[in-house]
Amino acid sequence: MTEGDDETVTLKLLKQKMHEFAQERDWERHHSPRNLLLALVMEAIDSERKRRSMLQLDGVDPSREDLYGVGEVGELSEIFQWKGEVEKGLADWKEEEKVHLGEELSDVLLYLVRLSDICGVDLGQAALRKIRLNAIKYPIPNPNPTSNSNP
Ligand SMILES: Nc1ccn([C@H]2C[C@H](O)[C@@H](COP(=O)(O)OP(=O)(O)OP(=O)(O)O)O2)c(=O)n1
Repeated sequence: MTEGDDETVTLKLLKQKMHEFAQERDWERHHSPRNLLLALVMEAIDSERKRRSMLQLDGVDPSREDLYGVGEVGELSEIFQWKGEVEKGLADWKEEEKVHLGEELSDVLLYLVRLSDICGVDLGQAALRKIRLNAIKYPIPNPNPTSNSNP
């Protein structure tokens, strides 16, 4: 049995695991609001590109199909559009801006939860599995690089 199979995967657990993942790699400095939003936008665009090429393979004209998922990510991006650099914690944002951000983040999350449900995918387990794959793809760097040259 792999880690996570026997436990309920909560948002809190995923948050902790992603926090550890970033900390262990000294990636906290890369995980700014702007960088994470751009990573999400790129992921959405890439998924849409792959989905459209699948449609084409099936003989469906992708131009007749609605954009899928990208719309919600677009609404999320609009909140950040003219803000310039945004500090972690959003200390200088108005309360209503933070509430609005929470709503748009929730739209992305809730569509993912619903989509995975109707597709029969256990999203919690899939996310834990992906975090494990990410850790293999991006190993923790050796703190003493010279020791690598002498195995
Ligand atoms: N600076 C980074 C880079 C990656 N990740 C994590 C979050 C995502 O779950 C995953 C994304 O990694 P990739 O950008 O390498 O994307 P994929 O794993 O999907 O690879 P590909 O896009 O080639 O399918 O790794 C992260 O937290 N911070």
